This record gives sequence, structure tokens and C-alpha cells, in this order.
Amino acid sequence: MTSRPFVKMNGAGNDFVVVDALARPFTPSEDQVRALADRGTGEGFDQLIAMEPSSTADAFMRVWNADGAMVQTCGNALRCVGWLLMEASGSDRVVIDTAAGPTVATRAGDHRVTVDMGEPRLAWDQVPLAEAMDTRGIELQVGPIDAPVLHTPGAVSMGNPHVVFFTDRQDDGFVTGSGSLVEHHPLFPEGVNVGFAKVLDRSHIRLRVWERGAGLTKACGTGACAAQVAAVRRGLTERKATVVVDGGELVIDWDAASGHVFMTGPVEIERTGTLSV
Ligand SMILES: N[C@@H](CCC[C@H](N)C(=O)O)C(=O)O
Repeated sequence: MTSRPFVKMNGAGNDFVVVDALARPFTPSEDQVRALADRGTGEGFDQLIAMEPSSTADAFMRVWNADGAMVQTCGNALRCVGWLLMEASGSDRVVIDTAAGPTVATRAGDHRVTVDMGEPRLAWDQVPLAEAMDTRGIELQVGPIDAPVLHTPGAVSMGNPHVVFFTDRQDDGFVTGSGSLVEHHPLFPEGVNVGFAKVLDRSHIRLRVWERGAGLTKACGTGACAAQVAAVRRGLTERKATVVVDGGELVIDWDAASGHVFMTGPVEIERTGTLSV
């Protein structure tokens, strides 16, 4: 067992333990991640993040969900890691590689960062889905066949899989009950993050997300991007909108010229500490 300093951070309330693995490898087992994630007996987090060396970027960001599984990316953590790297280097722009591909983070004010999340992946096999469907509204419903409580979500990959239901039902019990059901539906071979989006007007969405491997979090950055993309594809919002999440607000701009999705939002340092792993 070795000790490892960490920074506890959050992005709009979505919280992380961030470990610097730039000089010394960090390879926790799934059991260790789960134990560390426990909010009663461990440090407690939605995702565990390691900053690793990269030959093509300023760092590689590795992500584990609270359930111990390693996943492709995390939008809110990209802002936090971007901020740490920019503070360390004094630069206003850094490139962060992830298992979902490289991203660019830039300063956007005091403790605010913009991340270029790249182009959304909209083909059914990119989400991925188990069968061919129109991802603007896929054939999926929750509840009785003649009166579903949720139906026809948009499906989007932001490097990780998302479905977005447009609904007014956003209470904890409903999001938890139906989110946990949809997360493991056979239509999603890799599981899925489940968004519950209420369009407030053409430039505001209220969003709650049941995250794959982490449950209901206070914010999901890739989920906010996915919700905005799904809303634009249905003609519900302008290309730029504010997504209001439990822990704050994220500004999402699906840029028409580049096709890239830009996410701007806050980063916060909560505390520092040491892990025994
Ligand atoms: N909180 C994140 C997403 C983290 C990963 C997600 N739960 C998955 O399994 O894909 C974000 O801010 O994007």
C-alpha cells in the first residue's frame, strides 16, 4: 500500500478525487475505486480521475465511475483537470487526451473553463445502440405500452453514451427509478447515461442525469452537451443554451461552423488529502 496525494474538486457539484499520476503510475483495482468512492467510509466521489503523461497532449485523463468501472470521459472533470494544468503551467490553453479522444480546455474567467468537447457522435452504432434506429428519437419507452411515462429519447455519444428524455418529471424518485432501469436496458451494449430534460425556453434547459455507474449526480457535463444536442436536433432550443443542473449552470454551444460542442462552467477546489492505495 502506498500513499498518494489528491485534490478533491467539483464541477457544478459533480465531484471528483483527482490524482496526479504524471510521474508515478496509479492503477487502483475496481474494489479499491468502489471503497474510495463510498461517501460513508471512503473519500466519496462521483468519479475518480487520474492525470497521466501523454506524448500528444498536456496530459491524459483517466476516469473511473464510483462503481469501479473505467469509462471514456467526463465533461465536468475535463474542466477541473484543465484548470489544474493551466494553473500549473501558467498557460490559458491545454490539450487533454482521453479514451474518447483529445479535447482542448481554455480559461473562461475566474474558476471558469471552456472545453471543446468535439463533434457529437450521432450514428446509432456510435452511441452505441444494439440495433439501427433514428437517434433523434429512439424506440424506447418506460411504463405501460398505451400510456408510457417516458418515450422516444434522443441518443447521443459525447465520447460516452447518453439518452435524453424530454419530460417534466424530474423528481428524485422518478429519476432514480426509471434511470436505473434504462441504464441497463439491452438496447445499450455499454450501458447508458440517462438524462431527464425539461425545456424551459429556447435558451434554457433544466436537466437531471442518472449517470451510468454513479447514479443521480448534481451535474453531468457530457449529459448537458447531449441534452443540448438532442434538443437542437428536435428544434426545441437555439444552438447555444444554458443547462441548469442541481449544482449550477453550464453553457453549451453547439457551434454551427465547426460542428463542435463547447461547454463552459465552473470549477471548485474543495480540499486536499492523501489516499492509501
Ligand atoms: N460526470 C460526467 C460523466 C462521467 C462518466 C459517465 N458516468 C459514464 O459512465 O459515461 C460528466 O460530467 O460528463
